[in-house]
Amino acid sequence: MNAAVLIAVGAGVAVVLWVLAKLGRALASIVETLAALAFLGFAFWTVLRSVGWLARQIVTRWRTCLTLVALAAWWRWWGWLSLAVVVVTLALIAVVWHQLDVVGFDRWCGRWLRAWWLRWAVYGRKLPDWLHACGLTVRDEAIPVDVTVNLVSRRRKRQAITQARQTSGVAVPALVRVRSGASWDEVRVRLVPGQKPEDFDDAARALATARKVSRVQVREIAPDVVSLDFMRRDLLITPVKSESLPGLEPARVNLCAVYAGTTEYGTPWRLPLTGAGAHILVAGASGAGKNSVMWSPLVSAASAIRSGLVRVSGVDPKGMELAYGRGIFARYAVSGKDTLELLENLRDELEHRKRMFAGNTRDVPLSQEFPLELLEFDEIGALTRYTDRKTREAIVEHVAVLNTQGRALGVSVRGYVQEPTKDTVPVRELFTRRVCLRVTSKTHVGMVLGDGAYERGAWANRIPETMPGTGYVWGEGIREPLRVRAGWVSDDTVKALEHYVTNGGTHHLDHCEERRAA
Ligand SMILES: Nc1ncnc2c1ncn2[C@@H]1O[C@H](COP(=O)(O)OP(=O)(O)OP(=O)(O)O)[C@@H](O)[C@H]1O
Repeated sequence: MNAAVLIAVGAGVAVVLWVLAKLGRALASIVETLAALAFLGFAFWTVLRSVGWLARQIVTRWRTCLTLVALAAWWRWWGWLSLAVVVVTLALIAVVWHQLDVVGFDRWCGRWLRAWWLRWAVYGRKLPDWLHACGLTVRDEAIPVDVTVNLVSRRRKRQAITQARQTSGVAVPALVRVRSGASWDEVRVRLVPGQKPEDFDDAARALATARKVSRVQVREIAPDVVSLDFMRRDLLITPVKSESLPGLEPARVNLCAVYAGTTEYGTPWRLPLTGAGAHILVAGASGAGKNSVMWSPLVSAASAIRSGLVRVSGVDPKGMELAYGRGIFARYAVSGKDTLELLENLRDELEHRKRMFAGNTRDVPLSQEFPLELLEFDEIGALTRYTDRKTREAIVEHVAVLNTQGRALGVSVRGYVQEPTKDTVPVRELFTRRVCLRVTSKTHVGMVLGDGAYERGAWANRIPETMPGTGYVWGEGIREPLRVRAGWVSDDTVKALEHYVTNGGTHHLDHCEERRAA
């Protein structure tokens, strides 16, 4: 009996072992097949991704790819020695060129090399992280987040996180183009759905901090492309020269765009003295350099003033600044009473021109008989706020009429004020173009340049006291706040200008030079 049971159990165990062996073999071949399939799939996927990456590089970085192909071809056909000799020779030429003519080198070669390098080393690598940190990415909540972080090393972990961001439903604006100028980098990015250019305006300061620069300008290039301009170097840090006085022969002056100074891009800053945008309000704290915004265009227009094509009137409540070049001003007033008289005089001229030209022309043609009447109103707040009520109201009314009707009739008003509140300058809105120099408070920026100016980069309250004449312009014809610095006009130049426009052209500077020489 026992033997029979033992035989039965033994047979059962044998069967079970046989079945297990069969199963094991079957499972092993299944696992083998799966592993082979997984390996093949992984290899195929890697090849596909590599081809995709290569195609992307060829399209987006075609210059680099072409250079690499050219270098490889050279190496292949002519050997590494000739390649090394050519590269070293080119590098030496670049160094010598840079030493001899830094401007020419930068224009023709340096800026391309710098843009290429910055794209690879800075913007291509870091911009996605900056944009993400500044809240300029869009998360699509509908796409499941699948984050895999590899903790083997910091570098690997960083790569894993970046990869996770791309695959986890966070859309990052794409880098479109990098250009580099002498002082600015222009980095264009394509917005992703859900973003608007204003989002970048709001993040401008954060972006500046991320790039470790003092200023970022956001410009709208297309509905879905913005340019982030990073200022690497401040071109306005040193005083800007005003134009020199012309010779005795009458020189042509474009009164619609006279030189006033330099923009932050290193281009000339031009202001209209007539036509659209000629009524200018310049606001700035004491010592901000308002007078250079006044004198610099006058120096540029000297020839037109001298020939009688421009007639300048001056209101000088302090009795100091304009008095220094008193002879330049055909009409001049210091007190409230004198100012009223001067403004009435200009109103009469305005009415006279209306009678003369109404129905014949839409714009008065400027001539010696009907010159451009240019009113320089220094410290406009002193007379529109701090005089007696009757005088104040009359002055405000006259300025408002000149501002609203003057453009077509050849009358332009340029006002200067320390405190740009509505109480001080009730006609503030009637000035078609405004310049905000250094002001003491952030709220003043909006008062001068309009709502949103500060947010869009007009940081006039942060202009240092060591940079008088520097400010921002925005409004009519200027899409983004533009930082400018007026040309510096010395006392000698004011005197020379006065002499030039009053005595038939004798150049006072000669006299100054003689004096200096003595
Ligand atoms: N564009 C400029 N570049 C360099 N220095 C300047 C410039 N403009 C003005 N300055 C210097 O800054 C100082 C103040 O200039 P300015 O008198 O024009 O200031 P302001 O705004 O008119 O002040 P206030 O309202 O008190 O008269 C002056 O000493 C002048 O030399």
